[in-house]
Amino acid sequence: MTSLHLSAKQEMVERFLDAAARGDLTQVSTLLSNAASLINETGYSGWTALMLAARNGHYHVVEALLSHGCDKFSVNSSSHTAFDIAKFWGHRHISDLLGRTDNSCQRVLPGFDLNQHENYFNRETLDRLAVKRTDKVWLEAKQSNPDTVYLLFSNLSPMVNSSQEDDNARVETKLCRFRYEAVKELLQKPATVLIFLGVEKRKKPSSSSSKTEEGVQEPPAWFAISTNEDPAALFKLCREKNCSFPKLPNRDLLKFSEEEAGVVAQARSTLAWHDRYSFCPTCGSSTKLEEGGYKRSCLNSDCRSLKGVHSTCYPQVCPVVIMLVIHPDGNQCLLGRKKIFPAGMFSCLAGFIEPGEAIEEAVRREVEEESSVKVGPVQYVSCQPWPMPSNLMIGCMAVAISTDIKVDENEIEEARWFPRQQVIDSLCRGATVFLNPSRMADAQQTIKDNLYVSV
Ligand SMILES: NC(=O)C1=CN([C@@H]2O[C@H](COP(=O)(O)OP(=O)(O)OC[C@H]3O[C@@H](n4cnc5c(N)ncnc54)[C@H](OP(=O)(O)O)[C@@H]3O)[C@@H](O)[C@H]2O)C=CC1
Ligand SMILES: [Mg+2]
Ligand SMILES: [Mg+2]
Ligand SMILES: [Mg+2]
Ligand SMILES: [Zn+2]
Repeated sequence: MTSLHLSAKQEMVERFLDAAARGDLTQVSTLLSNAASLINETGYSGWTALMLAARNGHYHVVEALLSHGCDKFSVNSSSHTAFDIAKFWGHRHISDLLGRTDNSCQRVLPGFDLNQHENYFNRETLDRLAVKRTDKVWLEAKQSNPDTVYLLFSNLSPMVNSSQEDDNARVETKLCRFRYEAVKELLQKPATVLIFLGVEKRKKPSSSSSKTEEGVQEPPAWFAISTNEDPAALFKLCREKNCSFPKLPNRDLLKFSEEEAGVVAQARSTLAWHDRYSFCPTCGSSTKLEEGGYKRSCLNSDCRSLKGVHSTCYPQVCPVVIMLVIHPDGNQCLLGRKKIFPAGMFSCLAGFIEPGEAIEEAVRREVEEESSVKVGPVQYVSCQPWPMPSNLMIGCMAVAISTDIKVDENEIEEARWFPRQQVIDSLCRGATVFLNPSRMADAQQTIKDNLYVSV
């Protein structure tokens, strides 16, 4: 191809990207009918036409590009998809469109809502690569690899760097990341617990990725270290200032970016399990750490925990139901407040699932126990890992079949039926009728999904 050809093509790509960014549907369609190959072309920083249209809120252009078969999963140089971009810029109608699952899946599961709900703590930025947990040689090589990222935990808190982000005094919390050289002495200490978290999910390998013997580039691996060393000594390992180990998990763990929150959830819950299960729960003997930190086996060879299904050897997760109960009139929902909630805060009712209990039954039992309200149909909505220390919050919607409220005062201070509009005003328009649960909690997502969207 001559340089003239190249520049003509480049000019066409630029016109196409510009039309998508401006929302000029006619020009986008004309250019595509002349040159279909434009569809996935990229411009500055790897942005496609779909990303530009998503960024600027041009729904019809996004729709047209999708109907022409563009690649909605491609990422720009910051590893963001068009979906991420639409979500970040608050174009919810576009992120819903981009998040919609293909029709072929809808044909297999007709009648199902296949949209993935993304909650805080849900985003998996690492590929856990469980298959490598038993490969000791590979794990050891990764540990000393200069690209490998280490996170430091003390008392189940990650070391973070907090900076004042803007004039509104919004504090942004970032995980402190360490390299092997900084932590190699810590790794030798007997009390150190090391967990392999996975490798970075990356479609396009970067120049920083290490090469295997065959020359294939591998993305960096991530590990979490739990240590009981003096925090003051640990801060010296970090090049950044303003480092700390936050003390209030329910508040401080909700200040990360969505990318980092998912990693924190994985690491903290696994470390919390090590912290609480240092000895064998069956016979009390010492245990040994295996499989990249995902298994603790009893050292007593006669122990029952080593026979049959030895589930105590693996990290435990506690399932919790959290439910938005709708009044039979369809226009009110049941919210309650615990004594420990800040003044004025109401939330969905929640409770631990008991052994041998189905999700629907747990919803009915917990609602009746806490409020005396009887519940009929129950539907699963979405879930959220909640690493305080290792719950899985299972968000449901339920329809009440009785309405009189009598609270169990041991668990709930007050419960009330709230009109739909009052909840919507509070959640979405900043009205100060009552406080809501944290915007990061599944409770808020469940309320929003089921009240706001269906108005
Ligand atoms: N809107 C909400 O309410 C939200 C709740 N959560 C989380 O959901 C979880 C459950 O909600 P909650 O209302 O407290 O649950 P429950 O309504 O089941 O009540 C909890 C009480 O039951 C006992 N209990 C029974 N089984 C367990 C178990 N497996 N683990 C721990 N305690 C158990 C404990 O009593 P005792 O302590 O006396 O032993 C505990 O205080 C909590 O961890 C909470 O942090 C998260 C986000 C929002
Ligand atoms: Mg409860
Ligand atoms: Mg309860
Ligand atoms: Mg309970
Ligand atoms: Zn044992």
